[in-house]
Amino acid sequence: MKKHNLVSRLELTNITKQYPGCLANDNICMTLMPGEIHALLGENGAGKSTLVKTIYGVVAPDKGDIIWDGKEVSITSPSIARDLGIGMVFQHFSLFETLTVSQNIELCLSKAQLDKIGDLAKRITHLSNEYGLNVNPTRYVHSLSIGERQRVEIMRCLVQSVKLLILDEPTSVLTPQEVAGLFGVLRTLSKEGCSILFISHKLHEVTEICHKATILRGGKVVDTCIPNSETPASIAKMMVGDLAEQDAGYIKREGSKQIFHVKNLSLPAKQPFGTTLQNINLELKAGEILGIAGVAGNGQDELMAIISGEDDRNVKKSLSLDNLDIGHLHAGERRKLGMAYVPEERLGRGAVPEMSLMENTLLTHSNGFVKNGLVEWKNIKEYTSALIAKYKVKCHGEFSEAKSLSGGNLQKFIMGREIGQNPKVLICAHPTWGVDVGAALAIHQALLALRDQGAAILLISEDIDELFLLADRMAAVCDGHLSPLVKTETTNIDQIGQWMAGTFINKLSNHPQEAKA
Ligand SMILES: Nc1ncnc2c1ncn2[C@@H]1O[C@H](COP(=O)(O)OP(=O)(O)OP(=O)(O)O)[C@@H](O)[C@H]1O
Repeated sequence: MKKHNLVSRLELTNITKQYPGCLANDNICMTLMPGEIHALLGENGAGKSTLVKTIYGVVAPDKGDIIWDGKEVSITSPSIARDLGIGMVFQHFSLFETLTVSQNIELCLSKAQLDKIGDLAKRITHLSNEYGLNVNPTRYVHSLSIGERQRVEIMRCLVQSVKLLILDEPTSVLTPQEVAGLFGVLRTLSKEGCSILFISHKLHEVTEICHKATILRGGKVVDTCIPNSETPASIAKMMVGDLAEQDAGYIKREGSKQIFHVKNLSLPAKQPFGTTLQNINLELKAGEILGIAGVAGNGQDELMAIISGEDDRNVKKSLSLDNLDIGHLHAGERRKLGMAYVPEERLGRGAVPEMSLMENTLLTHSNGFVKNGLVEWKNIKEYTSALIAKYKVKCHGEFSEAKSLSGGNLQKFIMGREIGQNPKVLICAHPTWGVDVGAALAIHQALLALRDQGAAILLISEDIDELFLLADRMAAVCDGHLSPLVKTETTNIDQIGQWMAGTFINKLSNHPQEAKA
């Protein structure tokens, strides 16, 4: 990082935000210098999102000052933040699929900004070349990969001459190759004096790229550090205190009998920009974890929806559980036979936002809690309360609405709820997405224990490190095709990264038998 001048880019003093029953930010003080890449770390519910939303003008703090380039400012809306030169890339992108890159970027610019820029497409091409972003202004967003979409979001900030770029878990959706590309862009921006504030739970990335880190716990700053003089383990300790154990080299298993089959599954996309599944074949064994890597949008959602029954098209001959065709059964009937699911989208599909945690527990427990037509609320309450304690879900109790939980805490709740049903087959997408290191360890161990009891687990994830850690066998999806399935010990990140980019597809059409396990 170059020392540009001594005036800080951003200084926060005593930022405080109280939600009903929860002090999300408690007198937070923090300084960012020009060109500094700064990580904001902390366990789930520590207050990171609340703080960045305050900086971006989405959340109004109850107390505290924001000093920007040496002057006190009041950021009461994102447009004020953008005018100051603050850009934010959220975890969920906000692009219109039916518009081009250029049209999407135009939508967030004021008339004055557009007049100043002149030819927007030319400006995008210029910036794209300058930063190696490889963004084509004429492409339609629906034709872009997730990594490309993220670069459009970054471009959207760059055309507005960003001085502080905030990124919320930017690498969770990228292939390893795309992560390397993103880090290159961030380093260039930093050299030019742009400050970067980076929320992440991937500590090895923090030690690789960040100049400084601030660690939050319970809404307070508990530590700061220079990440490249630390290790992921020492940073984890600052975040969650002593970790009893560390995730490392779990035993791989072979699995026993084949319990769940997907056979010759081809299915046209249901949504206009969805993915068509192309002759998917896989066999899942009891007592194994099968990991499927892939960049979001390559058929994972469609595969999950058809397996769970959420997509109710009849695929009778293509899905079987314990040699019983289940492709024509509805979701509830499949659950009764011993299937459980954790979808990618927590709010809306994994849990009903306005319902309490107890009600959300009842929704997926098809085999219990209802006797003679009556709901057994007392039992549900006890069960939910035990689940909250076991997975250390931070909330105000069983009656909390799902939407009031932080992302990581809701994820812990949903994982715990599904694992707790002791399913025969668990299909889960992104089991630890947005979950802090301590909770991720607990979830990993619960998944392994479930496997060791004989359950078959299909793990769909963009977190390639996690797949290598947990999966006994692995494959990747790209454009609706499934790559060959291989034992995890016989492959490596490079090969899976290439499969995620689709290098196996031509070979597959020449040699269809390679698709089989
Ligand atoms: N609108 C809200 N109403 C009530 N409580 C809220 C609201 N938004 C956040 N909270 C609470 O504030 C605390 C901090 O939440 P925040 O989302 O900032 O945490 P976080 O560090 O970003 O967590 P995660 O890593 O899980 O995303 C949490 O306990 C959360 O439940």
